[in-house]
Amino acid sequence: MRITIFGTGYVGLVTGACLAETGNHVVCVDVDADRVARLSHGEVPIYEPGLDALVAGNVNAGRLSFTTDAAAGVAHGKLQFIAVGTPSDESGAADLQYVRQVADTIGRHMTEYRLVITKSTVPVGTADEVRATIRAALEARAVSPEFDVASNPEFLKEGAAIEDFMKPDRVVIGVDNERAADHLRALYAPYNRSRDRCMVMDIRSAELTKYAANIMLAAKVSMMNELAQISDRLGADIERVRTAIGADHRIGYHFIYPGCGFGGSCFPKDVRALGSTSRQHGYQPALLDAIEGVNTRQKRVLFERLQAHFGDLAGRTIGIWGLAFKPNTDDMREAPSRTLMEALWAAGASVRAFDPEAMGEARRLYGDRTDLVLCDNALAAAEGVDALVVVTEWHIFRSPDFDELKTLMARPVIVDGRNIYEPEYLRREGFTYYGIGRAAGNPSPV
Ligand SMILES: NC(=O)C1=CN([C@@H]2O[C@H](COP(=O)(O)OP(=O)(O)OC[C@H]3O[C@@H](n4cnc5c(N)ncnc54)[C@H](O)[C@@H]3O)[C@@H](O)[C@H]2O)C=CC1
Ligand SMILES: O=C(O)[C@H]1O[C@H](OP(=O)(O)OP(=O)(O)OC[C@H]2O[C@@H](n3ccc(=O)[nH]c3=O)[C@H](O)[C@@H]2O)[C@H](O)[C@@H](O)[C@@H]1O
Repeated sequence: MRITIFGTGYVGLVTGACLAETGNHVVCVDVDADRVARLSHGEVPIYEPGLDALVAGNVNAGRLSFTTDAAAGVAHGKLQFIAVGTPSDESGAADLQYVRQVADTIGRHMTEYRLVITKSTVPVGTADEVRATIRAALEARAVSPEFDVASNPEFLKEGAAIEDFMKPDRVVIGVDNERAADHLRALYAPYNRSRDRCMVMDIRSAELTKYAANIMLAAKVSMMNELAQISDRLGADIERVRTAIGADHRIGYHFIYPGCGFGGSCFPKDVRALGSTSRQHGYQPALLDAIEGVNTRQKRVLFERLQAHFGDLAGRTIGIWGLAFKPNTDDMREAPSRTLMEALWAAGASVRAFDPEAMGEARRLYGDRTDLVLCDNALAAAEGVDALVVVTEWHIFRSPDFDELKTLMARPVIVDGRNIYEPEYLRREGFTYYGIGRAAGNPSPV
């Protein structure tokens, strides 16, 4: 099939490369000329395992190309995907300006049938707006080619995006007629060989399904973080609690890892956006507000732990392992590391930091700060520090040489924001250890 994708971010690029891999001819359109130039030379501007090879292979095979020429993009694909960003606006609602721009562009250039598919995460009712925007642009040109609008939200996770796209748990297809459903069923057939994963439904339900999935997952994480806070105050170990409750199949082991708060480009903004939609429709979303409130507080837990340990943090140097919002990505959007570093700087402390993939992004965000040293490796980030904080649970941080670490650090204090170490072991090795919700393993719970 001929496919056009607007937006070459995490979702647009992965979608484009994966669709090209199954034989489709894909043109990706972006307004960012620099990004398009880099991609056209086979340079992938984000870190996503396996994506470089997938993009390069399909570009070389002539099935995947990149352009800033929106008109050429509209001319190319019978299927037109919208995969642009939908960030929070200042009220917390999803900012739909980029989605509207693309809809208008399609309306201004289309000359024959197009199926316009929203893959971006958008509030319920956005498909109606996309349809109205296209129709207005067509009317302005006094032409009336047929078109359909569909919702096909994306559920991939950064760090496992290709696997998630190629072997989806489900493919949600929101349509209002059979023609649109048939196109999308055919497009996804190669990813459905073992069983039919397509769930065809009305457009509004599809749009809401995306938010519902992210909110359920964010709620699980916030629930565990709240239990961790309570565990700390009661002298229990949340890790024992986690493994025990996860054994109940109704709860399960996924997404019940307590930590230093969820980040990323989606959970925080989607919780806010559904809250905003609810309020616009006269419903006070108490639980959504609580998920956000718990997370905001949790993102300060590492700083508060350091403050409780040291009192005044002015003049202290803190080592940080992990800057990305989770492992296997270079994405620092709403990352807990940022909350921690900004609080430390405000308190007069300085930071030495290392992340296996996010150093470039950290340099872009904070490169001009004199109270941040971006280190070449994990041990360098521990040199001379008053405490070492694990913010992101990258594999390489799991089994360091603790003897060497103790020699390098000015003080043997470890704050484990992801509970990757055994408190008892570290204590025996001479460290002061703090985890999340692990008061049973903490020498001086706060
Ligand atoms: N990042 C993720 O893991 C996931 C994101 N989503 C959703 O997918 C959407 C996109 O997210 P990301 O890929 O992370 O965004 P992103 O911010 O990484 O990329 C968006 C891209 O769209 C481009 N763009 C903006 N206006 C444009 C226009 N008029 N024409 C063409 N390109 C334009 C930007 O230049 C940028 O390259 C969002 O709604 C997000 O909530 C859904 C599932 C997973
Ligand atoms: O809409 C989106 O963009 C995507 O959002 C999440 O994917 P992602 O943000 O890439 O990352 P997750 O693996 O879900 O992690 C989100 C955050 O929750 C935290 N988390 C996750 C799981 C857990 O048990 N504990 C925990 O603290 C992670 O550290 C991270 O900060 C969803 O998992 C995807 O299905 C969805 O498509």
